[in-house]
Amino acid sequence: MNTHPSLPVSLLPGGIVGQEEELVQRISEIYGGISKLTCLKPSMEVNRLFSQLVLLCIPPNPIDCSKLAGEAQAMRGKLIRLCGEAEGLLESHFSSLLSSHGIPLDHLSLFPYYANYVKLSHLEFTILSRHVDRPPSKVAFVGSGPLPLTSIVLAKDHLTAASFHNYDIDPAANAMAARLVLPDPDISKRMVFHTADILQVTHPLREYDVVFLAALVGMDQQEKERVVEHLARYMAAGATLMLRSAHGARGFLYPVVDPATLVGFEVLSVFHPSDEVINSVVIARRLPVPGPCAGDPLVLPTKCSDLAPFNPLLLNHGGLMEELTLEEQAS
Ligand SMILES: C[S@+](CC[C@H](N)C(=O)[O-])C[C@H]1O[C@@H](n2cnc3c(N)ncnc32)[C@H](O)[C@@H]1O
Repeated sequence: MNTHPSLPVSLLPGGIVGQEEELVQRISEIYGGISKLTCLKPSMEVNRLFSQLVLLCIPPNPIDCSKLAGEAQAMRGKLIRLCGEAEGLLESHFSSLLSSHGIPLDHLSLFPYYANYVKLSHLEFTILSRHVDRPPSKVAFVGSGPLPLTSIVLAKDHLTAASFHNYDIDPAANAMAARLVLPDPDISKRMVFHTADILQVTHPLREYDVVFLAALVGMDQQEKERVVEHLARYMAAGATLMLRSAHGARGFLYPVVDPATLVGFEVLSVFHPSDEVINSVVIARRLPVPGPCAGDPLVLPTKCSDLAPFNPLLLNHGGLMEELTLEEQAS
C-alpha cells in the first residue's frame, strides 16, 4: 500500500523503480561472473551462471530494457553477445554429440532446451497460420546455427512439404547442421544450407514465402535495423517475415525488436510468451513498396521493383497489429 500519498508508487522504495534497480543489480552480479569466465563452452560453472541469469530474466517484469541508461545499457549489450556466444557453443557441443548417434534426429531431446524449441516452433507455426491462407512452400531461416532446431521441428511436424533454406555466416556451423540431417532421407532432401552473411544475399531472398530471422542475427538495434532493411529491399512483396524479439527482463538475454522500426513491412502481430519460451514473436508482411529509411532512402534494385501483381499470401488479413501476452491470448 502507498503510505506516502505524495509519491507515485513507482518511486517508492520497493516500487517499480526499486524492483528494476534490484533486478539490474542482480543481473550485473551474474554478468560480473560470466565476464570473468575464460571459456563459454558448456561446463558446470557456465551452466550455473547462465541458468541463474535465465531464471532471473524469465518472470514478467515491467522493465523496458531499451530505456536503460548508460552503464546498464552497455552491460546489457555485452551480456547479449556473451549469451549468443554461449548459445552457439552449446549448440555446437550438442550437434556433435547428436551426430555420433546413427539417426541424430531421433535423439533431439538430448538437447536440454529441445522442449523450448518445440514450443517456440509450434507458436510460430500457429501465428503464421493465422496470417497466411496456405502453407508456405519455400522457407528461409537466417542464422540457423550448428543445431537448426527451428527448421527441423517445422519441417518434421508443421510444414511437412516445405523446403528450408538455412543461412549461416559460419561455415563450421553449416557443416555440423548438414551432418545432423543427412541420415534422414525426407528432411535432408528438403534442407539446404547456404554459407553467407545475410547482408550479402540479394535476389535469392525474393524466392521465399517466409523468412525467419533468428534472435541473434543483429545483436543490437542498429545491426537489427540494417538486417531488416536489407530483407525489406530484397524479399518479395507480400512475403512474410517472422522475427524473434524479447520482452521485459528477457531483453537482457536477446535483442529487443521495436516493431516501429520495421521499415518496409506491415507488422501483423506481436506476441510475448510468459512461460519458459523466452523469445517474443513478431510477424510482418513485406509491403509492396518499402518505405524510406532515415538518412538512407531505400532504392529498390530494378529486379525487385517489378513487384508480383498477385500474391495469395496477401489475402485474408485485417492488417491490425495486436500485442498480446499469453494470458491475453488465452482469455
Ligand atoms: C547460434 S544462433 C542459432 C539459432 C537457433 N539454432 C535457432 O534455430 O533459432 C545464431 C546464428 O546466427 C548466425 N549469424 C549471425 N549473424 C549472421 C549473419 N549476418 N548472416 C548469417 N548468419 C548469421 C551465427 O553464425 C549463429 O550460428
